[in-house]
Amino acid sequence: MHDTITTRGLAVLGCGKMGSAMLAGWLQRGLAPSSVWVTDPHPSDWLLSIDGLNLNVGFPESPAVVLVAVKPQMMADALPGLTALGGRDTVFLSVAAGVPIARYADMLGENTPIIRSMPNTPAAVGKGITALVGNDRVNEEAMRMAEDLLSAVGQTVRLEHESQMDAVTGVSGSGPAYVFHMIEALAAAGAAEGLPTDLAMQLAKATVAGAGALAEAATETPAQLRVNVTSPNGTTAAGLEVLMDEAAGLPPLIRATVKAAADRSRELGQ
Ligand SMILES: NC(=O)C1=CN([C@@H]2O[C@H](COP(=O)(O)OP(=O)(O)OC[C@H]3O[C@@H](n4cnc5c(N)ncnc54)[C@H](OP(=O)(O)O)[C@@H]3O)[C@@H](O)[C@H]2O)C=CC1
Ligand SMILES: O=C(O)[C@@H]1CCC=N1
Repeated sequence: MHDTITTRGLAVLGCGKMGSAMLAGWLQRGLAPSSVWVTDPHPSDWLLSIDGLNLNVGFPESPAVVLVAVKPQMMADALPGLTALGGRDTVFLSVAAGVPIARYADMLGENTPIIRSMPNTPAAVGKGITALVGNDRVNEEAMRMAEDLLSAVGQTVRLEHESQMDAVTGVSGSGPAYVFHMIEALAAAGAAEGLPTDLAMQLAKATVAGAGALAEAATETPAQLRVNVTSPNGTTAAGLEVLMDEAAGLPPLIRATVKAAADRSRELGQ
């Protein structure tokens, strides 16, 4: 973990599902709870159980980073309390879907270093991916500090343009939910074919986890890995004929799914 974060502290505004997923990852990677200040109106039992965490006692005078992890709709209520930290070298790191950097700058002052990012909940097990983009007040050192922090809970990618963030949100921010639903659907289909529910769920989870791990580790493309499973005239070919149907299969469905999520991100930014 970056030294500046340990010495100056990490402030977390809003610690629900996403904030907790990231915090869980950081604590697992050795960040001391005493370096973290969390403000949340209804802390979970998990937060309350963390020894040494600075919970609902305000923020330090000059934290290295303020992680903003409240819902976009709560931003106008939550942020004004932090204006005293704006315009200095404290980096505001937002994970909120849709909320543009300009909106933070309006509330915190134009001189505030602001990074807009989009993580995902696999951060809780160190397998997240976070895309990030900063305003011109974020110097290379500040960007590296944020990347250092975020890379403790998974991969990081820098975006060239803030406008790419809506599509990123539709793919990797919301993406884990699509994959969890795939697990649910695969398990339900297995049960419909006669398997006990628990066994079907075990098979579905292990298959998605194993395929994901293989896709990441292999030198072959996902398309080639798919071909490797597909014996001529075999069972996979029969299944894929349904799944890959160009009119009613997965490609148009996923295209519409990602578009709906990205459109919602754009809407939240209005
Ligand atoms: N969940 C996900 O997978 C991802 C979420 N995000 C983004 O993360 C942000 C949080 O989402 P998520 O964690 O799912 O939502 P949650 O509702 O789980 O978390 C938000 C937390 O903020 C708290 N809160 C509300 N008002 C304030 C306030 N004024 N000051 C401090 N804390 C406050 C809420 O408390 P209470 O519940 O009591 O109101 C809640 O605990 C959103 O902006 C979302 O776009 C980004 C990527 C992925
Ligand atoms: O559903 C949402 O709005 C948030 C952003 C990405 C994932 N969850």
